[in-house]
Amino acid sequence: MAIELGSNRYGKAETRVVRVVRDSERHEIVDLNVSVALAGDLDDTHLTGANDKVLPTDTQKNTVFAFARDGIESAEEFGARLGEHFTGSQESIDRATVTLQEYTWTRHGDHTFSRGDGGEHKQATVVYENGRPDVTVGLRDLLVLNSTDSEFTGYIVDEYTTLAPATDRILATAVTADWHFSETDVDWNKAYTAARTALIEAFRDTYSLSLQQTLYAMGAKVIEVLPQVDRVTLTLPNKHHFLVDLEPFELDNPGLVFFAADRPYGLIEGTVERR
Ligand SMILES: O=c1[nH]c(=O)c2[nH]c(=O)[nH]c2[nH]1
Repeated sequence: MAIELGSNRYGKAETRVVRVVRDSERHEIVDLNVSVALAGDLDDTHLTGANDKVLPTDTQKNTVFAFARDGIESAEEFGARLGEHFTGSQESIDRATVTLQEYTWTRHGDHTFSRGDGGEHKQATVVYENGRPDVTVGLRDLLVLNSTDSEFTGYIVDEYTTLAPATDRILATAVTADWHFSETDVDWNKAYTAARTALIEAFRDTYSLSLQQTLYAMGAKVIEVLPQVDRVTLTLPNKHHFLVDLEPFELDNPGLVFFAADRPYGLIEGTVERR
């Protein structure tokens, strides 16, 4: 039988590392979930079981903690440093993909913080190969809602269409966005704040004729404000809010009471690119 090994990678997923900065009474915390995936000359471990080219995932996890001791300037910088280390120190490793989810804690004092579980977070992905990092940064689960300035009309009507045109609806979504950097000479923390602000401001300032149109406006604004970004990929679930029919109760409903539906939902996806 003709069978061969296809693409493969391996690594330690989801190392949870919290770094405290305690240079003064006012502490800072960086809270990361770091996943490492290594690829390279790794056929033997799959085909013969020889592990001489395998850096254990346990070692990868230890490296994450050891590198955190030096400080974490940003998720992007930390990912690049780890990627450079794994590819630079091991002959068998050509490519390291480091994915870092970063959770934000709200300050309540010099050393007191709170964080809601789950919810919005940053995600940076650093692919280190050929001696340089390729960096994509994004966010997950940024919930935004406009209570007006959204329409959806003029669509195809066929024999299965029941949707009524909406000239004033709620537009809500949970933003997944990833923006790719064409260079790495970047102030990462500043760039993240600028991109997040751009997404929210474009959502706010676009009078929406569709979520597709809003998606384009959001991606375009990130490209406008960050000269080092060459493409933005967005995934926007349309979190439908249906106007409730209150007529059975002899009540009108001029855009006041909505049913926030859970599923199914429209899913609008697209990439906006710098030409
Ligand atoms: O913004 C929207 N885009 C669609 O493609 C669509 N389809 C739908 O039923 N509602 C909406 N809303």
